[in-house]
Amino acid sequence: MALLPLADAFGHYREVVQPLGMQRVPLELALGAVLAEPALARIALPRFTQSSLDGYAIRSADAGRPLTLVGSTAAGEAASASVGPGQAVRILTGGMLPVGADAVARQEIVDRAGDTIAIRAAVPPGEGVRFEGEELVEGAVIAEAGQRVTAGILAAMAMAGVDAVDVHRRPRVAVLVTGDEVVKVGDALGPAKVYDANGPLLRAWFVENGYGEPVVAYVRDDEAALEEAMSAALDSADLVVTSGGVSVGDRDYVPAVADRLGVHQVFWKVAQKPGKPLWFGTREGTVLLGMPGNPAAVLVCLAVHARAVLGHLEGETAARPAWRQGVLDGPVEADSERDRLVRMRMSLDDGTARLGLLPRQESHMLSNLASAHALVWLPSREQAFAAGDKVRWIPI
Ligand SMILES: Nc1nc2c(c(=O)[nH]1)N[C@H]1C(S)=C(S)[C@@H](COP(=O)(O)OP(=O)(O)OC[C@H]3O[C@@H](n4cnc5c(N)ncnc54)[C@H](O)[C@@H]3O)O[C@H]1N2
Ligand code: MOO
Repeated sequence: MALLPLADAFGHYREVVQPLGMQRVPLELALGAVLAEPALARIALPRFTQSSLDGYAIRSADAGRPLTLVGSTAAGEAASASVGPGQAVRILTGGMLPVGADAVARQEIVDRAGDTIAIRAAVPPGEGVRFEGEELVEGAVIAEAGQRVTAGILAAMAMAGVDAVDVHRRPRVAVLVTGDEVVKVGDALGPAKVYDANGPLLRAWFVENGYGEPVVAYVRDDEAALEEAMSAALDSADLVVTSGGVSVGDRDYVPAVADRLGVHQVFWKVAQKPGKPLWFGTREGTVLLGMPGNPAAVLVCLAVHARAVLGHLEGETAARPAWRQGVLDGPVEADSERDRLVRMRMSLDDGTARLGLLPRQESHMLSNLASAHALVWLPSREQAFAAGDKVRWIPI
């Protein structure tokens, strides 16, 4: 069967994966979710005209003459005194600007003796003042539908009085780790067995990316057992990820079982290295990604494919993964049939991301990850890549 070009996979995800429904959540539960409706400011910001400095609220035209202090105000206090000609009010940062004042003289340019102050420099109108509504008017858009809520966006919404938002429901994720040879680390490792990398990798990746704990199950290389586990996973999750059993071996049951359970295959086998046997299909909105067993293939399928699928499941506007541009710092072999996804070191050189090849790239190897910053996409071609070639990469 012909391999699907990697670039074509993204088009399939865009076409087939539908965003999950909308739900209104209190602001504190919105972190990491994607907005389904724009978030609008409920109040103007600043809400009232205020001082940006510790100093003295004055009439700017009065700056050249001695002024009499007639009161004081601080953040959180309603301004009591007003400022008339020849008068000033002591004011602290964030304090409401008193009626009559149009500027604040910072205290570093002020000499004070008792209730009299002298200002040593000119103070133009508006100096030291944050005006009501200068940042946002009431109803202004703080974040658009399709944006993922970060800590900063969440805080910006809180500042503008947004206490609940409409977001796409977070995907429920189920993971099936297949393979008779797989043993959990810490358990006795019999002959011909391997410690499980994919269970920890898949679990940690979803947690690290804000999806919470996936449901993880371990399945023997047994068709009936896989059918039972996959059926339960499909019934309870929005995204089901399997590892192993998806190639052409005698015990590679994932494609047949998925088909039997009514999952519609969209593609199987992508022209990528690692991760070639990747299988993708859907059943009534639930996505199944059948990832190969080799751990580096799982890593690549998560960073590239699960990332893209999740972006669509959550209604994210920005294309995922978000490829960046960089430059190779040395020659790298190309693959004539498959795009390579290569773990590399990244350093910034005068603003340019320079990408350096790491050893131990095979699909059964993960031990270079402690030195890796980037996953670099090298399209399939005959001739090797050279130092200075421009490439796309994502952080890993
Ligand atoms: N005749 C062919 N053989 C293979 C092909 C092919 O096209 N023709 N493709 C190769 C490629 S590429 C890959 S990738 C693998 C993928 O095979 P499967 O998805 O069926 O995966 P398994 O055979 O179950 O396992 C592959 C490999 O990974 C180890 N593994 C599995 N699970 C774990 C785990 N949880 N933790 C650590 N390691 C795991 C497993 O022991 C195998 O060594 O197929 C090639 N073969
Ligand atoms: O596609 Mo496999 O993951 O290269 O070894």
